[in-house]
Amino acid sequence: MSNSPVKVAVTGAAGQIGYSLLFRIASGALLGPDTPVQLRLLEIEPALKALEGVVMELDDCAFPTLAGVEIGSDPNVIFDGANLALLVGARPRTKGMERGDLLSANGAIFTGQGKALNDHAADDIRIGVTGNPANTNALIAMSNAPDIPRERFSALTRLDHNRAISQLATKLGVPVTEITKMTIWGNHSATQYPDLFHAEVGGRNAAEAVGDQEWLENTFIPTVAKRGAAIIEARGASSAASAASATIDAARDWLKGSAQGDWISMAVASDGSYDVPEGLISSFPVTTKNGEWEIVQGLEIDDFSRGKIDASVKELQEERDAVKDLGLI
Ligand SMILES: NC(=O)C1=CN([C@@H]2O[C@H](COP(=O)(O)OP(=O)(O)OC[C@H]3O[C@@H](n4cnc5c(N)ncnc54)[C@H](O)[C@@H]3O)[C@@H](O)[C@H]2O)C=CC1
Ligand SMILES: O=C([O-])CC(=O)C(=O)O
Repeated sequence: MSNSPVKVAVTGAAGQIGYSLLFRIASGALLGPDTPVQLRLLEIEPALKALEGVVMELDDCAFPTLAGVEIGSDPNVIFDGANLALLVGARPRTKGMERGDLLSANGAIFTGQGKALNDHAADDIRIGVTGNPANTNALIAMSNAPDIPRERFSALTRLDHNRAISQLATKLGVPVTEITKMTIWGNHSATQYPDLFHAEVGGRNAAEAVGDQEWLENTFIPTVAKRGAAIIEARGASSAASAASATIDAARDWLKGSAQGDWISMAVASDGSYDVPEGLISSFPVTTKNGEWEIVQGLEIDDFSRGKIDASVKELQEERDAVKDLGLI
């Protein structure tokens, strides 16, 4: 391990997701066993004491890949020199709330953090937003960081992607490794569209392998789209370990590349592909290589899929208009 440490900033580090995420990053799950990591952890002032406890636990793990931890409440300090920023810190929703309800509560966090990233992060910064409403928070951060190329921002729909793979694998009684080319389109919300028409199971079209449009429409799509709410209902708190795991999957694939012959779902700034208005942070099928992503082109979109994608994109436009009205972008 001779390389210099990669600086990974994590916000909301004393929260539920942070408690799972930090230990996995520190153990090498994100960048591998040969890359040392320096963690730079941002929290609000009242949570710094709890965060000190988490750092004590990180120390106690004696992870060979952990090359240091810095904590603080000033994003200008914590984002200094960061190569990767995972923006998790935001209030989670509770029973009965939709993600849109979080717009005003959480949106303001991302203006300040966008500016701080703009002014202090390393030139190769990549920014992944997990905190909800993730797509629009990423849009806010991106809009407040004019010097950072737009391609460096993404929002997390990998958890939805993983949920869709798991549901499909269970339905067909196959291992998750058989499933490729899953796509989540649109918003990380109940309007998202998990698409089985381009997914494959052992190389065969997934919708055909299922052969049950009723299940696809009335069980699969709502189960995936409303899984977050189901977890809140069951656990009494929003998903955390699975969200941390998906945050790692997304960042790892972004930096290290998606698997040959497969693609992943990432919410990224639209270039107008698939008639998603330019600049909206919407989820697409993408391939990744060396920290760059590319939207998979040329997929045929039938009327059913078009309607679902349009509905989710409409919600994203409404969220964008709402944060514009709040003066956040
Ligand atoms: N995109 C996705 O797939 C998922 C997103 N989420 C979202 O992730 C976010 C975090 O969830 P949890 O860890 O469960 O919440 P949590 O409430 O346990 O932790 C959030 C932490 O963020 C901190 N925080 C608040 N404002 C901050 C700021 N300005 N700077 C830095 N830290 C700040 C809080 O002090 C708290 O420690 C929520 O918005 C939740 O809805 C959760 C699951 C999946
Ligand atoms: O549903 C929530 O509020 C948390 C979340 O984003 C998810 O689990 O997908």
